[in-house]
Amino acid sequence: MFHSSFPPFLTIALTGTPGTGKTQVAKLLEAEGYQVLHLTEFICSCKIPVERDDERDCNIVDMDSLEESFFEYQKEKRHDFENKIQNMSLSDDEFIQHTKQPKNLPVLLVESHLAHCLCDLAVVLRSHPAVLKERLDGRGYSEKKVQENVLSEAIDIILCDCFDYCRRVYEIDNSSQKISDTVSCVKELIHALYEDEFLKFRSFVSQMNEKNKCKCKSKKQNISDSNPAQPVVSSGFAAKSRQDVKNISGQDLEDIPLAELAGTISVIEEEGVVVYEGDYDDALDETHPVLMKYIPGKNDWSGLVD
Ligand SMILES: Nc1ncnc2c1ncn2[C@@H]1O[C@H](COP(=O)(O)OP(=O)(O)OP(=O)(O)O)[C@@H](O)[C@H]1O
Repeated sequence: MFHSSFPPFLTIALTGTPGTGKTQVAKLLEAEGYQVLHLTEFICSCKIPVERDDERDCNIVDMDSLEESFFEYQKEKRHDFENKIQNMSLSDDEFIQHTKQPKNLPVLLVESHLAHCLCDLAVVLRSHPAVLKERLDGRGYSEKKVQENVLSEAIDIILCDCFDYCRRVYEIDNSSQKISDTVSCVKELIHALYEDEFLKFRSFVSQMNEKNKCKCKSKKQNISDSNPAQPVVSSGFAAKSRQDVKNISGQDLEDIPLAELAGTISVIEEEGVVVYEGDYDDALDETHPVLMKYIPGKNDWSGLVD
């Protein structure tokens, strides 16, 4: 299924070793109006198959089944968002301003130590092993379970996993922070990240428009020069469908597949994940995942674009 969607809707993993604070932080963000998915609750409500591992005192989730349900959910959320903004006519600056309100931020924050397997952006909460041990001891876990988690935190298991799944990875060390500080950090980070992805996407869309002007012209030779084909995505974020293209260009482009209309670049929903395909001059390509230690107010976001 082809799906040109602009502005972007992001899913960001809030991940980390058990005890690093994902649930508490996510709940506080949710109370402020951010969109949060608690994956453990989702697994129960969707009846995702889970096997019990008694020896390790944990549950093993059927990841294929989880992915399928999650991608459906993600798709619904994205469509809700698209419906909401469909009739808004905002400039880029006005749109960014609009997203400053937590409920308007087009981000779904997915909270779980498995979340990074489902998202391509990740915020990893980190805690010093000694701090983590204290928190987990307080939960009444067995010594073996506490040790396993503390060791996993000490050797960066989740962080390393994030590099396998995500294109951008951010760490927040909350060992000596108050929980309210961690919440502020995550907020600052996800807004900045959204803005950065938006601008990146905007430049990608401009490139796409340039290419589409040529592509549409050569495809529809019967379109007269006095009424040339218009860009698929106009300034602002008007065109999301073939009908939109028709409205903008006044041309009936019904016989051109949307994938081709989108020109040499297609934004494809593939198993729920948005992927960017085609000859787009590496506009959205990042060859290596980016890891940043997040320092509130100190990060230079311009460095993230290249
Ligand atoms: N700066 C902080 N950030 C986050 N949590 C903190 C912080 N300081 C103390 N905590 C406490 O650490 C505990 C973390 O527990 P929480 O259930 O949120 O972790 P979790 O990562 O969601 O674990 P699990 O994966 O087992 O659900 C909470 O009791 C929280 O109040």
